[in-house]
This record gives sequence, C-alpha cells and structure tokens, in this order.
Amino acid sequence: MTAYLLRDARPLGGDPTDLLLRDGVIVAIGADLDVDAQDVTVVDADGLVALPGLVDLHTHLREPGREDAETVLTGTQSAARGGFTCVHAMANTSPVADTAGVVEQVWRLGREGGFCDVQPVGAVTVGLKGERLAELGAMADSAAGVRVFSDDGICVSDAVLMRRALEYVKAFDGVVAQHAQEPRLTEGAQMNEGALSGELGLVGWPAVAEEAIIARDVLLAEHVGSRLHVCHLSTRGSVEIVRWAKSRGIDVTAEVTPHHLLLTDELVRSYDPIYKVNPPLRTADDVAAVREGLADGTIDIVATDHAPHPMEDKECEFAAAAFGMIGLETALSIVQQTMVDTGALTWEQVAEAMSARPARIGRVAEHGRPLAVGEPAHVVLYDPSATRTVTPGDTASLSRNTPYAGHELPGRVVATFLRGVPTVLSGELTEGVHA
Ligand SMILES: NC(=O)N[C@@H](CC(=O)O)C(=O)O
Ligand SMILES: [Zn+2]
Ligand SMILES: [Zn+2]
Repeated sequence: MTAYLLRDARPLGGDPTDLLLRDGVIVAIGADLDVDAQDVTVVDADGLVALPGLVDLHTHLREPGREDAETVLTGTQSAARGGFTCVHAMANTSPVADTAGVVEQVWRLGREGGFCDVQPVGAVTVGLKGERLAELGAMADSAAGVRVFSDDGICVSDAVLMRRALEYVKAFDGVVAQHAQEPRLTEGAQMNEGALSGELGLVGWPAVAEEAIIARDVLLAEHVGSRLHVCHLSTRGSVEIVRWAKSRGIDVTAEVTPHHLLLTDELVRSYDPIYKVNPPLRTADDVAAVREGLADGTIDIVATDHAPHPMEDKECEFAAAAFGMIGLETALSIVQQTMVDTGALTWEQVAEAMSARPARIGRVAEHGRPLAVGEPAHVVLYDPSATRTVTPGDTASLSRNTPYAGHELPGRVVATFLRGVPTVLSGELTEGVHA
C-alpha cells in the first residue's frame, strides 16, 4: 500500500510541517521529512490547514427505503467531499433502524462503500412510534456497536418513555439524542413563530416548543444520572437552558447545525421551500445566541443534519414541502464563514467541535483523535483561502436541496484521508478505501 506525505500542511492552522501516513497510521510529523520516494506519494499541502477527519453526529443517509433521495454510498461520498471520515446515520429510515439487523446492514454498507465510516444511530422507540422502547441492548451489542439512540424527526415526547430510555442506555454508556419538539405546540407548524409567521400567514413553530422539551429532558437526565444529547438546538432560550444545566453539572451535550449558524427566518419571505427545515430557521438574535453558545462551549458540536429530499418533495407549495436541507459538503465552509473568519473560533476549536467532541459523544474510539504520531490517519486538508460559488448539481449527494445555491462560500476540501488512504484527492472523489 502506498504511503502519503503531506508536505507543508498546517495542523490545526499552526506552523507548516510534513505528515507521513502509512498503513493507516500517522507515522511521522516534522519539518522536511526525508522519505525515499519509492512508495510514497507526495501531496503538496502548502497553505492547507490539516484537521482530524471530521465526524458528524447527525446525518440522514435514507437507506434503507428512500434510495431515490440518498444511499449509504452517495451520502458517504458526499461526506468525504465535505471532509468527514465518520458519520452517524439517523434511524428514520424505512424500515426504521430499530433492530440489530437494520443497524448492522447500514454499518456494513458504510464499510463496503469505503468512503466514510458509518456509525448507525438506533431508534429509541419501535418504528419511531413513541409507544415502546426498541431493542436498545441488542443494537448496542450488535456488530454496529450502537451508542447513540434517537427518534430524530420525531420527539420522544412521553416523559415516562424518555426516562426509561435514559435509564436503559446507562448500561452500555449510550446517549439519547433528543429531537426537542413539543408535538402539541407545533401541530401544523411551518416556520418560526413570530411577527413574520403572522405576516406570511404560515403556522408558527414557537421557540418554547423546543425549550420546554430541553428543560424537561435536562431535569430527567439529572434525575436518572444519565447522558443526554440535544439535537439541532436553534433558539437563544435553548442555549440558556443548556448553559444552566451544565453549570449544575448535568451530563448534557448539544449540537447546532451550520444553517442555524447562518440563515434566518427572513428567507422564508420568498415562500421557497428550500428554506423549510426542522427546527425552523430562527431570528437574527437566535443566530447570535447559537454562535455565542458554540464559541463559549455551551454548544459542544456542529452537526450537519444533512437531510436529502428529492426535488418533487421540495419544489411544491411551502405547506406541502418536506422539512430538511443537505449540508455535508458545505458544513466546514459555513463554520469558517460564521465562526473562524469572524474570530469566534480557532481551527483548533473547530477540530474540537467537528471531530473530537462528536466522536466522544458517539463513543467512536477510532475517530476524532489528535493529529499525532501513532494515531489513526484520518485527516482532511482544507484550503481556507479558496472561494467557490455553490451550484446545486455539484455534489455527490443524490439530492439537490441546498439553501446555498449561488452563495459564494470560503474554503474548499482538497483531500480527505480515511485510514491513510484518500477518499478525496485534489478535490475529486477517489475509488474509496478497499482493504
Ligand atoms: N431536519 C429536517 O428538517 N428533517 C429531517 C428530520 C430531522 O432532523 O428532524 C429529515 O429526516 O428530513
Ligand atoms: Zn431532528
Ligand atoms: Zn435530523
């Protein structure tokens, strides 16, 4: 197997140095590494930031069931192009990932594809129905080794079921990732509730519907002594509740999506369903609050909530359209634009928020490791000085529902290495990693 020498890369945005990747491991780091050129491919990384391979805690890959929107293969190719080496695949597939059989199938498809490791998320309740707990233990014990459980797309709104799930996952150090949406407060909801929803005549999704569930769940997690993760938090009040919970010592973590770091509900004035997402785009004040929360560590991670949908489910009347946006290939650029270029985060902190912490929350031991000798060679090379204009067709995803069409975004993923082998090189997908 060929080795790769990344010449003059800047690990975590620091000083230029060389990294040598061989047999799946970072075997040397240092200036002007002298290697016999025989089996070594030299990659010119001058000016490129080297980060540990990104880890997404929240991706929808749609397989099984909606292979017209995405497959494990196309979703992981999209992930590789975004700099990811591990993604957690949400359970709202068809059939639902609520058994050991389904999670093992998804996990295996990821390995066979060879573009990005897939760590399946198990459903909390059978069929996402919110009636009884799924086989959490069997999914944890399966080859997929599930540690994250979520009914994402739907809230585990029954407090007794949520309590039981939190109790159950303690046995195998699992975590419940809650889609915080009080169902009665959001019946028929289409966009953020506020003056604008009234003006546009669309049913509002109030901030309190998210905040009430987060408040309840942090108290349940404290009561049970378990680990809680909050999916795609989107309001100022949610940030404040999580900040309070952490100050009390409650074991809670939270994620924000790139789109909630950048976009606001004002975009919905267009009635373009491309901006329809769950939770909805919020106000500029909420955007400021989630940025502050991410900067001060209240929000632990950025997760994409990559939610592919076919055109026919998005190009229709706003009220009839599906909720969701794709996001794997734009995530790092949006984080650069909103957090790095504004001085709110360093590249080192980006590596924490998009690699180390999501791996830790998901209990994925092999990913999110530091760029150091002896560590697995999961590395992304990123050019922060590049700019590109987003064209919806320029993606490995089967879906085109990006809200950034026509946006000029900073940065470009130049190469992604999974176990020392490129999945992306010179900005192009390779054949993947096959043992
Ligand atoms: N985010 C979305 O708007 N949609 C997600 C579900 C979810 O993340 O809640 C989907 O599965 O399409
Ligand atoms: Zn969700
Ligand atoms: Zn989701």
